[in-house]
Amino acid sequence: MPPAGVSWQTPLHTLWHKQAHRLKLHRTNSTREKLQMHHLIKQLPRAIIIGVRKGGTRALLEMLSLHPAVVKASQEVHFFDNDQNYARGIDWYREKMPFSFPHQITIEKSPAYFITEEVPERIFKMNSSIKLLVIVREPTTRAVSDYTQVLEGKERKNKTYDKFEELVIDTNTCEVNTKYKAVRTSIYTKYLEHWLKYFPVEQFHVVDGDRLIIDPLPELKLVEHFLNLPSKISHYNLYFNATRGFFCLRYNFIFNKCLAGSKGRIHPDVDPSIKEKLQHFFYPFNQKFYQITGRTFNWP
Ligand SMILES: Nc1ncnc2c1ncn2[C@@H]1O[C@H](COP(=O)(O)OS(=O)(=O)O)[C@@H](OP(=O)(O)O)[C@H]1O
Repeated sequence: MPPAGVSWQTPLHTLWHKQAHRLKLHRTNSTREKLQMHHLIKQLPRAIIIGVRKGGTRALLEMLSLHPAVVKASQEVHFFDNDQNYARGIDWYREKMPFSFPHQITIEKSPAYFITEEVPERIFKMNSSIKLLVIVREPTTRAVSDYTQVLEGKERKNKTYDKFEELVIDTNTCEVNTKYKAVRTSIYTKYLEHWLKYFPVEQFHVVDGDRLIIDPLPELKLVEHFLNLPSKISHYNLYFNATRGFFCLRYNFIFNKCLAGSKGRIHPDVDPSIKEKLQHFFYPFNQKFYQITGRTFNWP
């Protein structure tokens, strides 16, 4: 019989992580040697989910890691966007990666990469042929999601925070406030154009974050294809959890996992006229984004 918590369907690499963790062997050099003997190594990512914040980056990473050839960095590493981390060097970054077999692809996600100016050049210096995943949502919804996260943080600290409507509109001009970060981050084309100074458009794959919420499998199939992976993630790996209101993950017939409660917050109601104003504002940027990426969305 397999040990408790483990089934025969558990991928081999998961078993190795569990075993190494249980024995705390990962702390010793000899473990590294042992793992290397079994061809387990730490590899730099061959694909990165570079953003966008609140686009569904966590769900995408977790869902992709259902694939037997994908291994994920569990935490956001913030190597390329954080000067202090970047100064620690590439070996520090590699060390943050999980053990994997040579044929597997390591993926990490740090949504701040997409909007941080220095990041494209730094990633290019590491690997100019890396694959880049960008998951986007309808820009106004993403901005509200971004706001909701900050609002929750303020409320936790018993602090007050302006209403969304007050932040997105410049009180002097009555126009959309482009200084507000939640607005700026949703101007996807602005950031993408900067990335395109370093990488050809073929190295990016745009994921529809709104569709990943309601019907994830077709989006995951597109990503598998982009990563040149055989199609392995199936509807057996995903099930809709009515209580949670989202798709959750099924690793095998024993392990099920939904994302943390911080994913899928209830958004505050937004004044429809403000919503419309924002949608009108984002419209030309969206058109440009569709034109560049070749992926069109039905955003208003
Ligand atoms: N399966 C599943 N379960 C839970 N949540 C899901 C799922 N798929 C996508 N999402 C959406 O992911 C949104 C959070 O996006 P990110 O993970 O990119 O957020 S973050 O930038 O890392 O904070 C989060 O946004 P909000 O709903 O606004 O909270 C979710 O709607």
